[in-house]
Amino acid sequence: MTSAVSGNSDSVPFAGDSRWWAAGAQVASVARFEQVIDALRIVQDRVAGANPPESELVEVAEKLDEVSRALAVFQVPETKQVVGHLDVPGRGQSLVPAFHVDRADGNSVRGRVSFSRFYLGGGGAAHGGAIPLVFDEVLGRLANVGGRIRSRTAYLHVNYRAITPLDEELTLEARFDSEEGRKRFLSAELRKGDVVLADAEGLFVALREGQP
Ligand SMILES: CCCCCCCCCCCCCCCC(=O)SCCNC(=O)CCNC(=O)[C@H](O)C(C)(C)COP(=O)(O)OP(=O)(O)OC[C@H]1O[C@@H](n2cnc3c(N)ncnc32)[C@H](O)[C@@H]1OP(=O)(O)O
Repeated sequence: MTSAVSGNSDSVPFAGDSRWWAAGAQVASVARFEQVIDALRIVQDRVAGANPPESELVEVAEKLDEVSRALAVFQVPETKQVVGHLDVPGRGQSLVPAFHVDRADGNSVRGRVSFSRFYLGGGGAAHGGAIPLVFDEVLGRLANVGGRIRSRTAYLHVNYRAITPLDEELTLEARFDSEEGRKRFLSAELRKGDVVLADAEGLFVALREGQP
């Protein structure tokens, strides 16, 4: 039996995690797909942190090759894709650290995020590109919830105030600041306790009809 990946409930801000996606795609089992993504995230972390002997590397490469061959026959077009559309924290998208929503309405959201080994930049700090990924994800979603016409990021300005440690629970708070015609201005902070690690300000432009 298959089930819908997510409903079309854009008006429910951050419900579950990503229900405002009008996916329409079906998935055999949301729980099983989530299990696959969780395992993939762990593989990403283990590969990033590993330095095994050659014999082990040969075996690991063969196993990974086996997994990719198993999935090759099930490739689908974007309209039927599951990754990015799952109604679970992180949307099943292993590129972006999962954002766990604690509180949300149409104009603000607060939640938790953690950068695992996969997101290491250097010197124990998260990669400088991983932080905008999370800001774009959260601000992009907030810009589009509440039945608003879909928008795309026009710019995202990030200030790095202090290094972002790995494997620690951090809080992220974002808000919809203002709107001028098609332009939506949003901002956010990433914190460890009371310390601001990074903040961001983004412009999201509502798409015109037919605009990709
Ligand atoms: C389909 C929906 C997707 C999302 C729904 C579901 C998402 C599910 C999940 C996930 C969460 C992740 C969400 C991430 C969201 C992305 O990351 S989207 C991907 C990254 N962004 C892009 O690829 C955007 C590429 N750029 C573009 O497509 C176009 O440049 C834009 C942004 C749509 C704007 O173009 P346009 O519609 O032709 O607008 P344009 O008339 O040039 O400008 C309108 C106004 O904005 C101003 N403006 C435009 N760009 C700028 C700028 N860079 N600086 C200053 N002002 C600007 C203009 O000056 C103008 O101002 P006014 O004259 O009206 O005062």
